[in-house]
Amino acid sequence: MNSQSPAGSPEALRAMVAGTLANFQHPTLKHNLTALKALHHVALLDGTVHIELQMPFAWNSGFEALKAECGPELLRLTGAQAIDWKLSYSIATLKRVKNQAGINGVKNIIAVSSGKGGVGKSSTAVNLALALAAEGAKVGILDADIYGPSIPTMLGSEHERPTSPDGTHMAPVISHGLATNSIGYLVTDDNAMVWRGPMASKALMQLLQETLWPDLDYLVLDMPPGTGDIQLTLAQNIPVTGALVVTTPQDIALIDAKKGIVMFEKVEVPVLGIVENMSIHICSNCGHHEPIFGTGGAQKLAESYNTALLGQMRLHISLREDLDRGEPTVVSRPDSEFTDLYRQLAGKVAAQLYWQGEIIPGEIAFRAV
Ligand SMILES: Nc1ncnc2c1ncn2[C@@H]1O[C@H](COP(=O)(O)OP(=O)(O)OP(=O)(O)O)[C@@H](O)[C@H]1O
Repeated sequence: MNSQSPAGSPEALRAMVAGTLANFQHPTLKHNLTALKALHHVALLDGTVHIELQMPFAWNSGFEALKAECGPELLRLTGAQAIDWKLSYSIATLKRVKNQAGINGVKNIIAVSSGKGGVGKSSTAVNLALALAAEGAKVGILDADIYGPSIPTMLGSEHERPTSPDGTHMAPVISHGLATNSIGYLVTDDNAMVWRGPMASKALMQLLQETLWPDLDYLVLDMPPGTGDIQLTLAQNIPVTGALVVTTPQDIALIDAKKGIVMFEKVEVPVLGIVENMSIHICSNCGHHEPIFGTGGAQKLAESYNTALLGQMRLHISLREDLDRGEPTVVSRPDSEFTDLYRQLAGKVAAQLYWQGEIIPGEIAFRAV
């Protein structure tokens, strides 16, 4: 500790840093960082303040914002020449619907659903999963869209197959850093189409339970579109932590999104919020912004169901092209404004899951192999 420092004792330094962190505001923080007990370690050594934060949800973007906003003030207050920032994670495992036991290796399951087909649910699920990983989490994605498994194509892994190290379980396909499994790896599209409801639900439960998921903070579940029996069965039987409803701003999609929210409420799955996809079209020639499917509907829907509008994703040709060639925008254009929006969405989803949920203390996920 530098005795010349205005920070004085280690306690005074800690109080100084904690006070500054307490004033930091961010869309992901319902309570401030000090209340969250995020300040893990503070020390002043040879003119450098070492600050380590530990967060219970994925927060890389929030951390960058914190450094930019609070760094100069902390240098001034402490009289240090530099700050050595560190962020570590102890991602919380949160209570699942009906207190169900978890899936081996998986802390939290986030269901991505839509009341209606074709609104961009899978596109959102894939980019969200990659954005959660970019935000610092270990992430997997399970393609539960039995009638149109598109995740393998979107991740560029459609020619891969899960292997089975023990003849019973499946090792997931790893693609762009995500652990993934899909009915699309196992059957041809034609076979999947003729599956009846109970068979489809059973196959999905098996896919979820018999995959050797590595340790994951979040498993994104790309649900089949709609609010029928299969969706209801899945929502009831999968130990989901929270659900997202993807919609477009069109009235017809919003009506179905409403049904999605009601379905989750019925089976007591917490709805984390709504994602509005294709909210504004951006012309690839002139950059003109146009709300071709209307505006304001998702916001109103969120308000009337007392939930959050977590993000508004643009409609742009490059998003579709990136998915078609198996290189989703979040990985192929990490510095684009689209990626920025997905990362903001991921940050809010991770935070909402945490603030809305109840921590299961010290749960150890045993791996049964
Ligand atoms: N924001 C967007 N901008 C441009 N294209 C998009 C966007 N969102 C989705 N798409 C494209 O729209 C098509 C449908 O998207 P996607 O497959 O994600 O929808 P879905 O709701 O999952 O459909 P399904 O109901 O069949 O599961 C895809 O070709 C996708 O690339």
